[in-house]
Amino acid sequence: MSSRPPSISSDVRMRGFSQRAEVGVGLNWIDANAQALPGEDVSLDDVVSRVLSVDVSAAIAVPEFNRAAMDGFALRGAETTGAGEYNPLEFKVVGQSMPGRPFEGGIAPQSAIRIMTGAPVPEGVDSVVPAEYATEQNGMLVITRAVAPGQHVGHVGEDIALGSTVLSAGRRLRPQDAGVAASLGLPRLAVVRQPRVRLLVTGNEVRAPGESKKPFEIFDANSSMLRGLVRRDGGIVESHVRLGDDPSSIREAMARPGADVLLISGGSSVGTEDHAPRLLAELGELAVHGVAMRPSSPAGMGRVGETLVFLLPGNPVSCLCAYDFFAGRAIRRLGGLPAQWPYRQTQAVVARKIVSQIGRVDYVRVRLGAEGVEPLALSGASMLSSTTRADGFVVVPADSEGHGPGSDVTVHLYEYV
Ligand SMILES: Nc1nc2c(c(=O)[nH]1)N[C@H]1C(S)=C(S)[C@@H](COP(=O)(O)OP(=O)(O)OC[C@H]3O[C@@H](n4cnc5c(N)ncnc54)[C@H](O)[C@@H]3O)O[C@H]1N2
Ligand code: MOO
Repeated sequence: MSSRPPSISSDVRMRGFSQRAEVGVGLNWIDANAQALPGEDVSLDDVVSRVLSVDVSAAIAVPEFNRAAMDGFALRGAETTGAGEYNPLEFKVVGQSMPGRPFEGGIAPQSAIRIMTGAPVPEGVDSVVPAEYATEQNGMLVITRAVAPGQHVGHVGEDIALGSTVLSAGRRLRPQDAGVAASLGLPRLAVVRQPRVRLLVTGNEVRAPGESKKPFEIFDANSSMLRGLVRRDGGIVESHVRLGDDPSSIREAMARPGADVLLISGGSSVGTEDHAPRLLAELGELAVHGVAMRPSSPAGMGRVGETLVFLLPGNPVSCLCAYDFFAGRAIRRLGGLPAQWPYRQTQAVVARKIVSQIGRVDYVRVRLGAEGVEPLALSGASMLSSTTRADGFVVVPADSEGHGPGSDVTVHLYEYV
């Protein structure tokens, strides 16, 4: 615990914000303070969606041996020249090669071996005549089609060359990436550690859904939403508590080690029970408190030791917006993911004016109708259904008064890329 007294700016209770930081100040603070976490070795069975922390190069070639690409007979392609329906050619069958059980021995001229797809093609022969053009009887093979040398044979390293870089650091691993690593014989991969995120949900009035509540209490909308957002951004919920508005419980939960990121829902503003900003200033650093944006103007951020802390306003839309602008970016960066929003974007024409105020960034929930983009009429920061009725949102920059009908805007769809 720091002995530093709270500065004037850290205790805004019942005083209000004298000034608010620009959104860019918050984003810059995050970019300076959230770097990719170190790597950890993870079983191949669990690497999909994780971010690779070092390049993977091939210590073996795939395939490691020339292998048949068809079921049939391996022979010398040059000896099949001229074979056809009206010119069947004969070979002596001297053995067979099966997957994992190669033919061992010499193969004299005019000889062939029976071979199955994936089986090693022995020394001396170089092509495979597919079974469709071959008949075997009493140890003799008759073929009715010529094959060029090398035909129907998969060659050493044609899938993955020895020593080549197969997957690069920073890649979010796909199921087929795990398969490729497995084909190189790698049981584990080094991936960026997932940020551990602690959710502290404040508010004496807040009850878990399913619990009984008194008439003036409310159900907790932010917890489930934040859990989903954290998972979307590659974080792990380290712990999650609803702890009312008692400052000593909040302080204890903030000071406990074990999390890379702390998300504190509620108590971010200037009310008498809004303790989080002051506690953050006391325990560590309150870097930003109050942002020139709407909603989420009481949002804040800072750190306690190595833990990055985000103050998310209690109003659910503000909570979502502050998470998306700030906390989500930090979690994605810590986890090695791209910083930008994972929302699909589309360009569209404004049908009804989107109003904003110069000097603040506006997060405007919109619908995409047949006529174009329309801001939602009912869209207060406490109305979370505005974000489920909306198709997406438009961000109006601080230097703009909004967008008139007919102008082109970028809509961030509430749909993940
Ligand atoms: N005098 C001022 N008052 C307020 C200001 C201001 O600048 N001056 N800012 C307003 C804005 S904007 C917001 S947003 C809120 C944010 O306040 P807090 O972060 O302190 O949040 P609370 O007071 O705890 O809660 C606000 C609101 O949200 C409800 N809530 C809280 N937690 C949850 C939850 N988990 N699930 C659903 N709803 C929740 C809570 O009951 C309140 O109704 O401050 C304004 N005031
Ligand atoms: O921004 Mo508050 O963030 O409007 O409800």
